[in-house]
Amino acid sequence: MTTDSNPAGTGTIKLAVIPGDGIGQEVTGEALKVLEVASPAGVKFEQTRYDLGAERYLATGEVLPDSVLSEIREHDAILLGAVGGKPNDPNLPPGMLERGLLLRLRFELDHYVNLRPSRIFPGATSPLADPGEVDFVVVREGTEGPYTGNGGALRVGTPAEVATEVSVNTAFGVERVIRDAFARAARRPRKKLTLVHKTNVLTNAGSLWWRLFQEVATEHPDVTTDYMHIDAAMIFMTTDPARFDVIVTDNLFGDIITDLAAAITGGIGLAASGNVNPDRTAPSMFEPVHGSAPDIAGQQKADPTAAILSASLLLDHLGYADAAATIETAVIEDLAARQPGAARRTSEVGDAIAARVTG
Ligand SMILES: NC(=O)C1=CN([C@@H]2O[C@H](COP(=O)(O)OP(=O)(O)OC[C@H]3O[C@@H](n4cnc5c(N)ncnc54)[C@H](O)[C@@H]3O)[C@@H](O)[C@H]2O)C=CC1
Ligand SMILES: CC(C)CC(=O)C(=O)O
Ligand SMILES: [Mg+2]
Repeated sequence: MTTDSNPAGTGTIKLAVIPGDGIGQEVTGEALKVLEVASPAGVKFEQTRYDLGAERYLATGEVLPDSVLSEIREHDAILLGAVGGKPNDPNLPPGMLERGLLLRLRFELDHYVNLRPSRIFPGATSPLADPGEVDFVVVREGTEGPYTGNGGALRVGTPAEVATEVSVNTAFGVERVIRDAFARAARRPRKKLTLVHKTNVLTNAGSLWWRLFQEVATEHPDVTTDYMHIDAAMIFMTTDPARFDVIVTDNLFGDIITDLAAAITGGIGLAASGNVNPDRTAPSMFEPVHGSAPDIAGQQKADPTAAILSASLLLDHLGYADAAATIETAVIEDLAARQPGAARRTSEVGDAIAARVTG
């Protein structure tokens, strides 16, 4: 247990837990282990576990029944592992879980800020020779872009097939995520916000993003602004990642950027995220950036650190900043103590971090 100097409240936190598929189940167990010992004094977690994912779909045909969604809505926060099977698994219709479960939760619960911090923690190893002080956060739009399922296919299976995935960008949706990103940048020491897009080619969406970015910038003279096309941004992310502070971008670009960001900051097993509803009209959802990793599932090979750091983001979101920081410190200590080449089981990593939290 930790004390918290500024708790949002005491009593019971209603937590919906969706372990999901593959390593999602393994890493969620470890995140819960750590959450349990890090919980602030006077606060109890009341967990409801939802067995949503591939197994349930294959057994029952259910992905996310409306009644379950309504129940999940009644929680204070959601902890999710990962969903999905092997890429292009013939037993699972494409996107059935990714769209039907994960994106449906993000859209229905209005998780318009997909928050993905990237930092090279002391003790973590970057594959870059000289990365510098890397500490940035990607604010990825979470409810629009090409992930809305807008599109279709004609003449499927014929040589004349045409497939479209339309990127949806509304002024409402773009402005609110840009506003959130400016506010976050303004609270950070460097106060710098980079818009990443492809305004030179995706001219309709790009124009909307650029105009709203410039408009909101006038309200934040303290924030330095920058713009990069997505392709050039990927150059700088591998040659000079320390230049980034806050990045705001659309759903697809943000998805891709954050896997690269994970790779350069110590690996996908360390990358945490929050699907945040800043207006608090529904529970926010915290999950590692990675997927269900079918290639290592069930082998206790997954690094649960990303899930554990996601639990820290969850506590921070609920107002328990001290408890969140305790988890982060325990992770940093664990990273520093890691022996290169010495593989630990998923549960051993969770145990070690939990032990450091308990002190
Ligand atoms: N948020 C979610 O639920 C997400 C779900 N997915 C789904 O997950 C499934 C697998 O997708 P992939 O593209 O293979 O991405 P993935 O992130 O599951 O795996 C990519 C690579 O990273 C490794 N990896 C991932 N997490 C790790 C961890 N914690 N420790 C050590 N190694 C780790 C995997 O072993 C694999 O080699 C698909 O069905 C995909 O749709 C993918 C991304 C996010
Ligand atoms: C599986 C996708 C829907 C999501 C994804 O890859 C992500 O959010 O990082
Ligand atoms: Mg992704």
